[in-house]
Amino acid sequence: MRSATLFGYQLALDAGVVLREQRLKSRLGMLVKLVDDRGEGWGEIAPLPQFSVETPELAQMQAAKWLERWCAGEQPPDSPLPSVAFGISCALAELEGQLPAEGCWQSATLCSGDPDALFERLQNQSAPLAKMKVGLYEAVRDGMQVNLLLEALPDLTLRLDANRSWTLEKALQFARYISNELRGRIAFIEEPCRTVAESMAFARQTGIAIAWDESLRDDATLLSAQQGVRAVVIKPTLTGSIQKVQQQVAAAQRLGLTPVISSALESSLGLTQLARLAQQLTPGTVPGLDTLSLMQKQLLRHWPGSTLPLSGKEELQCLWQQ
Ligand SMILES: O=C(O)CCC(=O)C1=CC=C[C@@H](O)[C@@H]1C(=O)O
Ligand SMILES: [Mg+2]
Repeated sequence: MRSATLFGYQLALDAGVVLREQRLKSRLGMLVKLVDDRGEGWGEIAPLPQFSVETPELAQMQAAKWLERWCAGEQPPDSPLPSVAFGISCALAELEGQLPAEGCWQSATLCSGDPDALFERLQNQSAPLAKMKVGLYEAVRDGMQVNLLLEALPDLTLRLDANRSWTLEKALQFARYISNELRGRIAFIEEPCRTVAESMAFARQTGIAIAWDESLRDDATLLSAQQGVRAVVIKPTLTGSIQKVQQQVAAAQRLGLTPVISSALESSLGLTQLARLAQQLTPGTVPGLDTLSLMQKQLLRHWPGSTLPLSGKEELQCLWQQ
């Protein structure tokens, strides 16, 4: 006998979470629970505003349709909506015992605001790796800050993310403030420029490696070996089923690119599953999952070492059940 439930959740976010131009005050998402004679499996379906193509309403409708067919004994195909396909594939993988229990709990330390706060967190790490947003303020200021941080912490490696905010000229201005000998410690900068061509020109002209994030989802043919491109950021909630993620990871590895599994601001339930997936698919690469600290609570599952309070099923609203 199969049964399934779709729950809704709402989690408050820190005041400083800005996605593209929009401030996001809370994260809305869904959790799915599948039950059969093997036990239960959970997954998270949480389209990210401004990044996901699907609306939460459409995701809910499609998820309920998929669940109805599954409860009737069918094996429905993956939903074409990435967040729905991802969440359901996680729940199925848990049911089938295919997601390892152990996760990669290490993450690139995320800094979206105050570099002094980042400095303090990194000082105590042995081989610090951080991810810093750039492009929100003046390019010159970003360049000076990155240079300063790399100088102050000689073991630090940085991942940067400009979310396509610069013209080539601005991006070059940023790079001018970074000493040549420090550039190698920038593992990559995600999406420096407004266009793919400008980003590639930036990599060629500065010797700073770049990574695709949103561009890869716009155009899958970008998954190819190109000069200056080092990594691809894979956000499963925006990509699709575990199987699709697995295919992208394998394709990137064949091309010598580093696939980095990354968060789309999931709750701790989804984040712990992403850490388990990273452990399975990209062992040896630190994932980009340090987003739990943007929330005030964990949901159902505990991220090892997090001191945020854990909320239980009382936080969930039942949206659909069979
Ligand atoms: O990649 C990481 O280390 C953390 C996740 C992260 O930076 C992002 C998640 C979701 C939306 C964006 O604001 C941002 C990104 O653009 O990569
Ligand atoms: Mg990015």
